[in-house]
Amino acid sequence: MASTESPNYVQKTTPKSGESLFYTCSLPKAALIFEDSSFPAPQVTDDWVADYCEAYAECNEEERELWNDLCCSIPPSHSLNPMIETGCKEYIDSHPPTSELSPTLQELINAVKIARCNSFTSRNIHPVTSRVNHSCTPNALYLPTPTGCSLRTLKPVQAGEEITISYLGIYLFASNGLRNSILLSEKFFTCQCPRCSSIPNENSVPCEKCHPRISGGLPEDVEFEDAPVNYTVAICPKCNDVLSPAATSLRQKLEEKSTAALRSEENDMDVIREIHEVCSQVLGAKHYSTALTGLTIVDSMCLEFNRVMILGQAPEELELAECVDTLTRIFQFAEGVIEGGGGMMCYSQCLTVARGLGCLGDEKSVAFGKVWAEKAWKFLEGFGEEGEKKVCLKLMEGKVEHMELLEGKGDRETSEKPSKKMRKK
Ligand SMILES: C[S@@+](CC[C@H](N)C(=O)[O-])C[C@H]1O[C@@H](n2cnc3c(N)ncnc32)[C@H](O)[C@@H]1O
Repeated sequence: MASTESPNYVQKTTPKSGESLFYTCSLPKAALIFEDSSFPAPQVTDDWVADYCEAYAECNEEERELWNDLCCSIPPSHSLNPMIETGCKEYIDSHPPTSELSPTLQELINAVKIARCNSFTSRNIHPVTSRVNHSCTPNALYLPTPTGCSLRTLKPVQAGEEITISYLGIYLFASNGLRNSILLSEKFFTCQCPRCSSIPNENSVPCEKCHPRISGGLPEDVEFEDAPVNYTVAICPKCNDVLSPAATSLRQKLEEKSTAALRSEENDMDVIREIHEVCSQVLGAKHYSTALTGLTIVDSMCLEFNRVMILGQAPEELELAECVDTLTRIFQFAEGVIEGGGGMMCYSQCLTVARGLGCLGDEKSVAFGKVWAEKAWKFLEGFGEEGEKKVCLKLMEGKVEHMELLEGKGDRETSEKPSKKMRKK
């Protein structure tokens, strides 16, 4: 049963999800569960098969044993397999064996398949963390460190609970359908967690009958969530109206379009802005398509604000106001999906907005900036890097000094567009 033990976790085999880690004691929020090492990190290039071959070839015997012991859930019929085999053959052809330690073709194929199922940020493999299963309501957070990674609790946990993290990056906030299509295509399993078997609300839309559209769109107060709204995917809980086939088809098309735009490498901001506008008019602010397209827009605005602030200037006031508006809705959406999710999803954007408002310099903006810093602090207090925390604390005191602020700029997880994040756990 247990093969690895420490004060905080124990490894057990479970019928539904194989090897799994469980808490052995109760822990408060943000407690360190364990620190883990990394196997040599492969280079991060598009040629990931060759990268993993290189990383495996560089491992010592003990590391290879740990690597080979990890699970491989790619089904034999999966379309990735021929590609992995070809890549490994190419690697062997360009790196002919030089000693007994040189890996064989079969060894490399196996190692790359395992890596595909177990790799973390920067494509590292961590021997203990690779035993942690995914949940769409995770209770732990994976944090990369210079030598490996650490796991911390996202909320208070009890002894006997399973340790779970999210493999989904920003798509943790997507619908049941999208989350599972990503997990299936990229991690080769269908999630068995409680959120996946409950009725989702993040892809629900305002009921057509309770909230009639005005010439195709929602009234502004519904679009922007000021009014109380009844949500439905199929049947409205209040008026029992059934979502019409036309509305269902429109919802699906918009979801598909927004997902394609978000996951496209091109990251065309004009297209994303257009889709975001339609999503917010038709699906409302509580739909994940509206929230994720909104986050991409906010991200690109924050990037620009940071550029301006590096030069010691304040961001353009109107643009900052637009960014604050969108970020407010995104934060509310994320909190509605997962408790504490606002900070997880967009703490670095909250920090940029706080800094931008502070830079405007007038009393009202500085005070508003403090409020945004406090939002970021709720997450950073437990999980932030020292530099980020220092900056955040200063902003909470209303202090804004351009150069000092730059020291702690740490756009970790959420500064990337969602498509890139998905390659991480
Ligand atoms: C990184 S490994 C986690 C440890 C793994 N259970 C093991 O036996 O070593 C990822 C694999 O665990 C399984 N898994 C993780 N989370 C799961 C979940 N929520 N539901 C079902 N299977 C899951 C899947 O087979 C997945 O490919």
